[in-house]
Amino acid sequence: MSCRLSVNLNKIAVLRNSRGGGEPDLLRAARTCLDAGAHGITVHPRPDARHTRHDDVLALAELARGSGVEFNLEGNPFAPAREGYAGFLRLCELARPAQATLVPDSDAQLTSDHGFDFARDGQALRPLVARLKALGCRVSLFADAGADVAQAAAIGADRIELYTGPYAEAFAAGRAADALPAFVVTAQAARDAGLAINAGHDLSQANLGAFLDAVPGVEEVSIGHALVGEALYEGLAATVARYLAILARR
Ligand SMILES: CC(=O)[C@@H](O)[C@H](O)COP(=O)(O)O
Ligand SMILES: NCC(=O)COP(=O)(O)O
Repeated sequence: MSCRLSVNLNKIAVLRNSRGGGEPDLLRAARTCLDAGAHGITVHPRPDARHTRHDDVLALAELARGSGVEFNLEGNPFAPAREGYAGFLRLCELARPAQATLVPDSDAQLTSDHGFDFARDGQALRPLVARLKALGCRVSLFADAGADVAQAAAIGADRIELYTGPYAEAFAAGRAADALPAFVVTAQAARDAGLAINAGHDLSQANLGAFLDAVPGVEEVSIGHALVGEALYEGLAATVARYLAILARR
């Protein structure tokens, strides 16, 4: 089975939120991705609601369920609830995502930038993983290359998501070969521990192929930032042409 693509729609929500209205429409964007063949939809709502919000999560979960595709909800299970953010576990109870991906990011972070320290966080994660599994969610834990992923299996996770930010950075600097061995070793350790493997963060058309060639057996990649940026480039010419056609008819 080849690797599946889950499209992260956070950046569509950022664009929408910048004007305060409903455009671009998140559900339309989700449908467009699914019509194009994407295997699933990912969002990573933050407690400060700068990306997708509570109602978006519920609407996208419904759309994914109705379309028979995976909805992957990402978040920090330790971040407290606040006005506008019910908390990750509560959101999962309400949205029932097919996959819950736990990420140890703090509010102050621009974006996710590391995986769990399983030796430190394992005991606290264990009951949360069990609760999510009782809800029917597959549970994936965000992990750095080099993490002790056997401990992720020991606390009940189904998968790890390899944090690929450092690979993307190395690739851009022409040093992919330096970064990849740690991912290969960690992926093998995950498989040995009975875990399936997802990967994500800063993957792009430029760096994805080389990653998957080097790290066999990745089941799913979730991609948002680069994909949305690339969609702008690849859609701009056609869109400008449509505006010009409107002008030309007047
Ligand atoms: C876990 C992960 O890597 C993604 O959820 C990422 O955080 C999304 O990127 P943004 O924070 O830029 O939306
Ligand atoms: N889990 C990673 C993800 O959902 C998307 O990350 P990015 O492509 O926006 O960096």
